Amino acid sequence: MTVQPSTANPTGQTGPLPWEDARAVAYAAGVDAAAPPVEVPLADADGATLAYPLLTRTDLPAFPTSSVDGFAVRGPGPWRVIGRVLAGTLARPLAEDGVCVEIATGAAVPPDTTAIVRTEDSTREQDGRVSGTPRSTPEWREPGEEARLGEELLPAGTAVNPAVIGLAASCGYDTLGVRAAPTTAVLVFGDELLTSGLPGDGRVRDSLGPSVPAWLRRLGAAAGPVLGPVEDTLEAHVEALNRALAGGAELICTTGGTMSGPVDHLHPALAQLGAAYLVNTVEVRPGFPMLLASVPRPGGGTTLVAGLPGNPQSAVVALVSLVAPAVAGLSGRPMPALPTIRLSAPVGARGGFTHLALVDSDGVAVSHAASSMLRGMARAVGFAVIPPNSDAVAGDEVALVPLPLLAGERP
Ligand SMILES: Nc1nc2c(c(=O)[nH]1)N[C@H]1C(S)=C(S)[C@@H](COP(=O)(O)OP(=O)(O)OC[C@H]3O[C@@H](n4cnc5c(N)ncnc54)[C@H](O)[C@@H]3O)O[C@H]1N2
Ligand code: MOO
Repeated sequence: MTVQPSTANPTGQTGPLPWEDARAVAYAAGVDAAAPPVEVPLADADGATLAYPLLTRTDLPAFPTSSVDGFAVRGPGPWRVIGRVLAGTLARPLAEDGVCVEIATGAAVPPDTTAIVRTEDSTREQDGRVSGTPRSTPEWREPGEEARLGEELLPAGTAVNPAVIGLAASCGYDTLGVRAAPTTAVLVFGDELLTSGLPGDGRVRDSLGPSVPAWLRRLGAAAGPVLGPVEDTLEAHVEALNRALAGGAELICTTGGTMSGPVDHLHPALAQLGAAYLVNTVEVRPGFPMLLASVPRPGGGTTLVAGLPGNPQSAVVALVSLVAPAVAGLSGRPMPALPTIRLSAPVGARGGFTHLALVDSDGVAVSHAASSMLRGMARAVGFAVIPPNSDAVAGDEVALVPLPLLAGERP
């Protein structure tokens, strides 16, 4: 890791990091702070991450397996039926030519079988013997056809989804060594925030407390408690951070208070807790005041604190810019790769800053996308990455930071 954090000390402000460097620092911080792997029952591994490569523990299939219902025969027909082998049982070898056993799909093929004749391709002779013609391709699966003993099926860092759970079960795993989804807490700062009712009279609804945990889940973290709105005093900020630390959260997301206004207490609170900055502002618009710090956790370990700016869209920019890579690192997953999108309308640069511009699926910047607004985001697929000092024009293919939406949620 060649990228250096912005500063090692919350009291010593240094300059903002370029956006790509900030992502890299956040990922490396997650890797460094990752909890050790745990062994969990297979069915509980959904959403976790493989801590080790998934290796086969037998040949797959583990025994020659009939792929049809029919008759396992030996030699030329017709064949005398000497028994039946069902899935889950073992059959004795076929001792001589001219004999067969009835066989079910999934049953172990008896040793010395020369062919399997499907039920629908077979007839019964008057004397009870079976005749028929086997098809030209074998009707059973050979051991190792799917995978050989000891073969690597998936690398460490793979997200455990239902397909992975099913595959591990078919390999004979009872438990999996995984990195669990990182635990989180959300602290909402701001005396102006309402948690119910209509905005007005100088008060706005807290739009981040209810939505940040849902974003965190979609980024692969385990959503924890939401504390707040926390009173706009330094003591209340320190107390709330201490509470989240004591709760064991591996990642704390705070919202608001990242600037230096009269009631912006995040920086002094971090200083009081002995935090070390990893990222302290980023050359990106919106979202410039975002930060990432590490704080020692009582009882051991390191908690990462992501300071999301208070403007609601800027908070989401910080989630996809810093929190997504940090969660990937904490989980043992690779750095999230960025797909690209072809713009079908121009998007202006934001001076020397990287511009993360909300775009729809056609590659058009959405309207109502000021940093204080969420209306545009609800119609967007993600943020087009417009590099510093270079306007993008229609037809340009640019990196896209997708909003972490589930299948079916993409507008
Ligand atoms: N003098 C300067 N002032 C500001 C600058 C600057 O460069 N110089 N940058 C602006 C930018 S950019 C942002 S982003 C904000 C970030 O400020 P804070 O993180 O300190 O956020 P607050 O001041 O607490 O709130 C800003 C804004 O967002 C609203 N807010 C806060 N929390 C929530 C919430 N949970 N739900 C809905 N809305 C929320 C808050 O009411 C304010 O309107 O600073 C600029 N200022
Ligand atoms: O960076 Mo601010 O987040 O432009 O609103």
